[in-house]
Amino acid sequence: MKLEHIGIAVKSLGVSDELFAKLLGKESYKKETVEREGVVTSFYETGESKIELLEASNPESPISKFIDKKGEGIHHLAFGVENIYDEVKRLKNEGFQFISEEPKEGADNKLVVFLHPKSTNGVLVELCQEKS
Ligand SMILES: C[C@@H](C(=O)O)C(=O)SCCNC(=O)CCNC(=O)[C@H](O)C(C)(C)COP(=O)(O)OP(=O)(O)OC[C@H]1O[C@@H](n2cnc3c(N)ncnc32)[C@H](O)[C@@H]1OP(=O)(O)O
Ligand SMILES: [Co+2]
Repeated sequence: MKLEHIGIAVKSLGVSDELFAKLLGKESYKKETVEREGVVTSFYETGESKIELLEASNPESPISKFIDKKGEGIHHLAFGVENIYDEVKRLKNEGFQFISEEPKEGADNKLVVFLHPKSTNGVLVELCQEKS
C-alpha cells in the first residue's frame, strides 16, 4: 500500500484553497463534488501523495459532523491499492471493521472504501483503487 492522499476537513474551500495554494506554492489541480459522500474536494499534488481538501456539500455530510465535533484538521488517510476487493477480503480476515464493505465511486476516478476509525487506532482509513 502507498499513501495516496491525506484528507483535510475544511469549513470553506474558498478560504482554504487560498491558504494551501500559498503554503504549497501551487494551485489545486482539480475540484470535484462527490455528492454521495457529501463532499466538495480540491486536490494538490505533493510528491508521491496528494492533499485532498474536503468541504461539506450538505449539513448531513461526515465533514460537517467532524468539524462540529473536532474542528478543522486531518480527516483521513487514503492508501492506494492494486485490487480493492482483495484488500477488503484480506483486511476483513485480519479483523478490521469496514464502514461498508462494498467499494463505491470516489473522487479522482477511484473506487473507495473506508475502515472504521474504531478498528484503526482512531484514524479513519480509506482504501482506493484507480478505475480502469
Ligand atoms: C471522496 C472521497 C475520496 O477521497 O475519493 C473521500 O475522501 S470522502 C470523505 C468523506 N466521507 C467519509 O468520511 C465516509 C466515511 N465516514 C463515515 O462513514 C463516518 O464519518 C464515520 C467515520 C462512520 C463516523 O460517522 P458517525 O455518524 O458514526 O459519526 P460520529 O460523529 O458519531 O463518530 C463516531 C466515532 O467516530 C469518530 N470519528 C468520526 N469521524 C472521524 C474521523 N474522520 N477520524 C477519526 N475518528 C472519527 C468520532 O469521534 C466518534 O468517536 P467517539 O465515539 O470516540 O466519540
Ligand atoms: Co479521500
